[in-house]
Amino acid sequence: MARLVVVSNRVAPIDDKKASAGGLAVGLMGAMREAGGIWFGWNGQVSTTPTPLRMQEKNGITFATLGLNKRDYRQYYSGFSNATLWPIFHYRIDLARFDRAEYAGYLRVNTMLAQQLMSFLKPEDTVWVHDYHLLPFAQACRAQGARNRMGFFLHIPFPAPQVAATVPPHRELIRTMCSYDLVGFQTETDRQAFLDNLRAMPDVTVDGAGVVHADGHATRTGVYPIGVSPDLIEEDAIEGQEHSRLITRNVRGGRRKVIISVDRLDYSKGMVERFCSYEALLEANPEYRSRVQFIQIAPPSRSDIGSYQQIRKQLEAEAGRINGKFSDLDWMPIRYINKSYDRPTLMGLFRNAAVGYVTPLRDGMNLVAKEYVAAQDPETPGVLVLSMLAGAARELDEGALLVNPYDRIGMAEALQQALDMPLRERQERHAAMMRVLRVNDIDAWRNRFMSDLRQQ
Ligand SMILES: O=P(O)(O)OC[C@H]1O[C@H](O[C@H]2O[C@H](CO)[C@@H](O)[C@H](O)[C@H]2O)[C@H](O)[C@@H](O)[C@@H]1O
Ligand SMILES: O=c1ccn([C@@H]2O[C@H](COP(=O)(O)OP(=O)(O)O)[C@@H](O)[C@H]2O)c(=O)[nH]1
Repeated sequence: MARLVVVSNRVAPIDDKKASAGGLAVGLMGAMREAGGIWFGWNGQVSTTPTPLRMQEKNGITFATLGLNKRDYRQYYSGFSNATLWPIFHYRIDLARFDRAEYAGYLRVNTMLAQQLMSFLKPEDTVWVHDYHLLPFAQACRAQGARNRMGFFLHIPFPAPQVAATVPPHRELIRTMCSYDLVGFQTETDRQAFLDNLRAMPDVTVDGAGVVHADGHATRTGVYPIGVSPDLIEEDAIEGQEHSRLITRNVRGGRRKVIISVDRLDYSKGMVERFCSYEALLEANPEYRSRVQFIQIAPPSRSDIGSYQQIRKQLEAEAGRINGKFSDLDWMPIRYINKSYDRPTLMGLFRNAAVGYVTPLRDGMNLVAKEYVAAQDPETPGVLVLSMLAGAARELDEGALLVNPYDRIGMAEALQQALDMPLRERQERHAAMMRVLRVNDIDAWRNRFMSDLRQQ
């Protein structure tokens, strides 16, 4: 039987109840829990000396991980991946920088990771590579003789050609993706943007089915929105509910309704605009003051990059300003928390919250939106207020209140609608979203991608 070898920069902590604070790790852990296989990638450690590949088994998954040295971490992870590709792929050209040495480091680490993979790869293994850190990974493996079936899934948006063009080596980089047999995206918009980029290249053709032909090789493309495991989330939510109640001391139906947001501390998540929309709600509706509690959990992320340090300062200032403006002796409008929580605590918090407030400026998918819905009690569900610019909006549009994350007043109005929504409407909206979450769950995501990849 062919083994499944998953490759991603971030590998989940081996203890799957631990906080991951990143959707890729959470999603892949869910996908691999059922299927098993080998999960190869960075162990999250930065070391001064080279760390050898380490294999560890847990629950049918073999974790094959290694550390990065300081230069690789700086150039490949903090540099080209997260200070060039991440902002540009999220349409934040203003926050991007390009540095040739970092790009060289990115290519070097891809080659190094490919070498490491080749040390244990068998010819019949199927390889599934994830995300923007590894765009040229298949080409690096092919150069070292790999003939395996190789698929790639992009977790973040793919930029339109005019935006992609702001990455100086965009042509060569996007061209390297033609070494994969299948390339998958979260949404059709992302897939079309990828194909539009390739259509502009002279030595590449794209046929009517979205198959890319280059150098005698065919690369298929598809849309595979990542999902969650509704049953496991419900279990965690029930387990964590009491604990979460104690933390917030806000029982549903009690004095204060909770509005909850959970995001890595990232400028793409739209937290400043979100804080200001909450301010607009309190400004326009004094009767809500002290009757609602907004909790923003925002574990720090990629803290050595300047744009992340800036957004952190900005959020501290905004939270302080808004709290100063509206706080009373027994009420502080925003609880702004910079730490991560384990999954039962988080899912319990979701279950206790009247509103899930998820308003990224742009997001590949946003699993928090799906988790919030799956964590609700179907009898008394809360309401999801969701950015129309998150990938999740494509699937949850029937039940969520969709907002434009740049429209503060519109967001405040949606919050008000959510807080006042009658029970029957909440139940109907929740049921509509649950139907989608059950069909497009994490197993469906993995099975559809793997079956397309193996079929070729
Ligand atoms: O690994 P980090 O640098 O700490 O960042 C965490 C992850 O962030 C991004 O997650 C994306 O994947 C999610 C699941 O598909 C999706 O819901 C979300 O919209 C994306 O932003 C990133 O793409 C991952 O590589 C990171 O591991
Ligand atoms: O304290 C935290 C904060 C977040 N998460 C998880 O991290 C993931 C975030 O994924 P999402 O797709 O929303 O965004 P990303 O961070 O990947 O861009 C979700 O599964 C969250 O439940 C967590 O386990 N603990």
